[in-house]
Amino acid sequence: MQVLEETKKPDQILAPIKIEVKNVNFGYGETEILKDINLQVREGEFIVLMGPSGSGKSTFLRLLTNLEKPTSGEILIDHLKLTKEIPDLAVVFQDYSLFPWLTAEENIVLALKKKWKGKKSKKELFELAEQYLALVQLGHAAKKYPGEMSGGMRQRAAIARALSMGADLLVMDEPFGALDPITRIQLQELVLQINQTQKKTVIFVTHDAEEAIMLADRIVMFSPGPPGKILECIDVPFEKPRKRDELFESTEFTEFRDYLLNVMNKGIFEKLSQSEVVKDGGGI
Ligand SMILES: Nc1ncnc2c1ncn2[C@@H]1O[C@H](COP(=O)(O)OP(=O)(O)OP(=O)(O)O)[C@@H](O)[C@H]1O
Repeated sequence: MQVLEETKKPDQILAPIKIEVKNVNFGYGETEILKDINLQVREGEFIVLMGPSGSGKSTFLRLLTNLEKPTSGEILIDHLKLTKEIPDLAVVFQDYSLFPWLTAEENIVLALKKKWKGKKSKKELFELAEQYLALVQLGHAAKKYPGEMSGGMRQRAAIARALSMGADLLVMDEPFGALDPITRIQLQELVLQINQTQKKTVIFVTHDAEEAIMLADRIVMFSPGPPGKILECIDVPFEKPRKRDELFESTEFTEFRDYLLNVMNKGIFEKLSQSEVVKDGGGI
C-alpha cells in the first residue's frame, strides 16, 4: 500500500473547478440548518461527506441539486450559478430512485427520453438503455421490475439511470447503506470505476468510515447540527487504485480512520458541552 507524500495528485491540482460553494447559509424558517459553507470541488474528484445524523449532509445535497435554494451565498457549477436550467447532475438515494411500475430498462428509457427530447427513436433509446445496463453488469435483468430485483440490483439500475442522464456530476446519498457487505463492496468498486474511467465528479454521503476511506479523494466532515458547518476537509492519503485488503490491514489505515473518527467525535463533544453551558445558564 502506498501512502501519498503529496496531499493532492497532480491531475487534481490541475483539474478545473467543478463546484464552488461560497458562504452558503440555509435554514428552514427560523432554524439554521447549514452555516458558512465554503467548498471547492475539482472535476473528477471523489468527495465523501461525513458527519453525525442531523449535520445537514442531505440538506447540502438538496442545495447542490437545486431542490432547495441557499438563504444566502451561492453555488456555482461549471462557473455558472445554480439555476433550474442546469440539470446536468444525477442523484442516487438509498431508496433506489426507481419507478416501481417500470422495468429496469423502461426506467432508463424514461430518463433518456427526457434527455434526448424526441431526437432519438424508441429503438435507439432501448439500445442505449441496454448499454447503460451492461455498464453496471445488469444486462440480464433489463426486463425485471424493481420489486423483482435484489437491493444491489436495484441500486445498480439506479446508477445506470443516473449515468444515462449524461450527467458528469454524480450525487449519492448513502446509496449503499441498506446493502449486505459483499454487495456493498461490489458497488463501491463500480462507483470507483465510473469515477475513474468516465471522469465523473462524485459527491457521496456515508456514515461508514471504511467506505469513506476506500472511496474518497477528500472527506468533508460536517459538525453536528443544527446548524451544521464544515469542520474539516481531509485529504485521503492513500494512492488509488486502493487495494482493500492491503489497505485495511495497514497501520496507516487504522491511524487515519482513528483520526477521522476523532475529528467527528471532537465536533460532537463540543456540541454537547455547548448545550451543557446553555442548560447550566438556563438554571441561573
Ligand atoms: N423539511 C424540513 N423541515 C425542517 N427541518 C428539516 C427538514 N429537513 C431536514 N430538516 C432538519 O435539518 C437538519 C439536517 O437534516 P439532514 O437530513 O440534512 O441531516 P443529515 O446530516 O443528512 O442526517 P442523516 O445522517 O441522519 O441523514 C435536521 O435537524 C433535520 O431535522
